[in-house]
Formats: sequence, structure tokens, C-alpha cells
Amino acid sequence: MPSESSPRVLLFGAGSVGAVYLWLLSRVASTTAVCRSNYEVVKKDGFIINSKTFGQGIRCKPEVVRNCEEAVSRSSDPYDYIIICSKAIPGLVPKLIAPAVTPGHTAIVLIQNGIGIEDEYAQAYPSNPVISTVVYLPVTQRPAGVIYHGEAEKLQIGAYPSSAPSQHAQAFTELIRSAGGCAEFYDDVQLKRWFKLLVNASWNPICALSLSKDTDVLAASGEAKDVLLAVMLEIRDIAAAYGYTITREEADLQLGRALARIPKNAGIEPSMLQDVQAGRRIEVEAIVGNPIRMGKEKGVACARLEMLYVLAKALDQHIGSG
Ligand SMILES: NC(=O)C1=CN([C@@H]2O[C@H](COP(=O)(O)OP(=O)(O)OC[C@H]3O[C@@H](n4cnc5c(N)ncnc54)[C@H](OP(=O)(O)O)[C@@H]3O)[C@@H](O)[C@H]2O)C=CC1
Ligand SMILES: CC(C)(CO)C(=O)C(=O)O
Repeated sequence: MPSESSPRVLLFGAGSVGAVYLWLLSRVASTTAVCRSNYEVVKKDGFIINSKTFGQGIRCKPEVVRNCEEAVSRSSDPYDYIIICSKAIPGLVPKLIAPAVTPGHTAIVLIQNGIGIEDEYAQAYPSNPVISTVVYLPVTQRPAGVIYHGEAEKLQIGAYPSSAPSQHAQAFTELIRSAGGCAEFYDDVQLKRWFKLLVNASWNPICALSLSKDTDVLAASGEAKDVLLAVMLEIRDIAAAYGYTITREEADLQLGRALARIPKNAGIEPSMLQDVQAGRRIEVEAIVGNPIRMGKEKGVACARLEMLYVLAKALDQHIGSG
């Protein structure tokens, strides 16, 4: 149970990933959640988490606020951590969290997919630690407040930039472990980001554009498997240009995970597909645009990723204009 001296944690982005970490952290920290569309439901009944990992029907009734201004109005004590679990859409969140970020104190933790997403926080808050994390957590929220979580839960954690002092990232790793979560600390977590991007830059836009689960994409045509692998290898090549080595075998392994699920009919709906289905903007820049721009800077060919970017960007604009 958290005590007076427990860390104070504010969650920004209380969606499916955020709800699971909010519940875990509520065991060891004083937690508050900024909720938007699910505010009324979560304030009244809290979250219900049905998890293949942690158990069914878990109830989590957090302190709920509408925004960061309201969060700080409740106490003059600073937040030790602000955890960002909104979608990684650039340009918005650093300003919105400003009231809750105490200069030189609050650690900003990003639990989000993508590459090149940390810099806007480091620029906006140069005296605050930025903690970058890669998350493996297949999870959905349907309807509001009800979370379904599958079989994996892992956070890979490091300081941003990797040359920054690491004590805050190490302390956050310990905090997640003490809450019962799986957390790994890395001196340079960017390699892990690139490795996860193999999956996200390929599967997320392809499933979102085809409105299909990953296994359905693979089963639909003989060409799909090779195309998916080719997209992953473009990400591998861009990562290599930045000094991060991912082997061909590792790319095969990532693709193999989806192939192995075909006979079990256990397809995954990546978060970008869920976003399109719910009419939400998609993380096209964090997941596809940023790696392409980084690839171009180093002269790496990425024609398949460019095609996905053009299509996913147009889809995102279409959703945004609706
Ligand atoms: N879902 C998954 O299986 C996985 C997701 N990820 C990554 O984790 C991150 C979080 O994803 P996920 O949990 O699925 O996302 P969700 O869309 O489920 O949750 C995002 C939450 O952020 C809230 N939010 C966004 N903008 C604001 C704002 N201005 N003020 C207040 N709240 C806001 C949304 O509120 P509202 O409902 O009002 O829009 C929503 O509750 C993403 O980077 C994703 O790629 C990584 C691994 C797996
Ligand atoms: C890999 C996957 C599908 C689940 O962890 C994911 O990262 C996402 O849905 O964006």
C-alpha cells in the first residue's frame, strides 16, 4: 500500500496502456489520472481490467482529474513522475503538462511507441529528467473504462538522451518492479525502440490501412509475408545507419510471431488499427514519418516505408477532417 512518503505519480493519457500502469503503480505510489473521454465513467466506477496476465475483473478506482491544472490544484506537493501514455502525436502534450512539471524535479516518463519522440520534452523541460520506455502490452479499452489485456507485459527503460544521468530511469525501473510489473533498464534504450519499431512501422500502418488483424493480412495473399519482411528490413537498415544493429534473424523472429498465430486464429489488432476503427488520429509521424526522415538524412533507401507513409498520412488527414 502507498504511504505518505510514496512517490507522487500523475498519468497523462488514461487509455488502455495508461490504465494498466496506473493500476500497477497504485500499489506503490500515490496516483492521479488525467482523463478525457472516459472521465465520467472512470470517476464513477474506476477501471475494470480483464487481464490474461494479472487476472480478471481487477478494479482500479484512481483519483481522477480533467487536466493538469486541476491535478496541481489538489496539493502543493510536486509530482515525482508524470507518465505520458497518450498517443505520440507531436506538438501538443509538452504544453499541456506544464502545470504539473516542477522544474528540476518531475521526471517525464514516455510510455509510447515510435522513434524520435522524446526531443520535444527534452527541449521544453531542459532541467527535468526524461525517461524513455518501450512497452510490450497488447491492450484495448472497449467500452470506456473496461480494459482487456493479453499475455505480455514488459517495459524497457532508459534515460533520454542515453548520455544523461540514469538514476531516475533506474529508480523508475525499480518502482515498476516493486509494483509487480516487468521492467528492464538499459544504458541505451534506443536500440530497443528500433527493435520494437520493426513491428510497429510495418504492422501498424498495414493493419490500419487494410482494416485487418495481422494474421488476416498474412493469410490474404501470398505476397504479404515478403512485403512485411521487406518493410522490417528497411527499419533495420535505418537503425544500422544510426549505429543500432538488428540482425536479419531478429527481423525473421518478429515476423515469425505473427506467422505462428495464424493456425491459432489469434490475430492482433495493433493500436493504429484500433485508432482508425474508433475515428482517432494515428501516430503516423512517430511510427512512420520520423524513421523515413532519419533514413533520408543518411541516404538509406526506404521506398516501402515511404509508400506506407503517404497512404497513412492521407488517412490521418481524412480522420482529422471528419
Ligand atoms: N494499445 C496497445 O496495445 C499498445 C499501445 N502502445 C503505445 O502506447 C501508447 C498509448 O497507447 P494506448 O493506450 O493504446 O492509447 P489510447 O488511445 O487507448 O489512450 C490514449 C489516452 O490518451 C488520452 N488523451 C489524448 N490526448 C489527451 C489530452 N489532450 N488530454 C487528456 N487526455 C488525452 C486519450 O483520451 P481520449 O479517449 O479522450 O482520446 C486516451 O484516453 C501509444 O504510443 C501506443 O502506440 C504500445 C504497445 C501496445
Ligand atoms: C506490438 C503491438 C501490436 C502490441 O504490443 C503494439 O505495439 C501496438 O499495438 O501498437
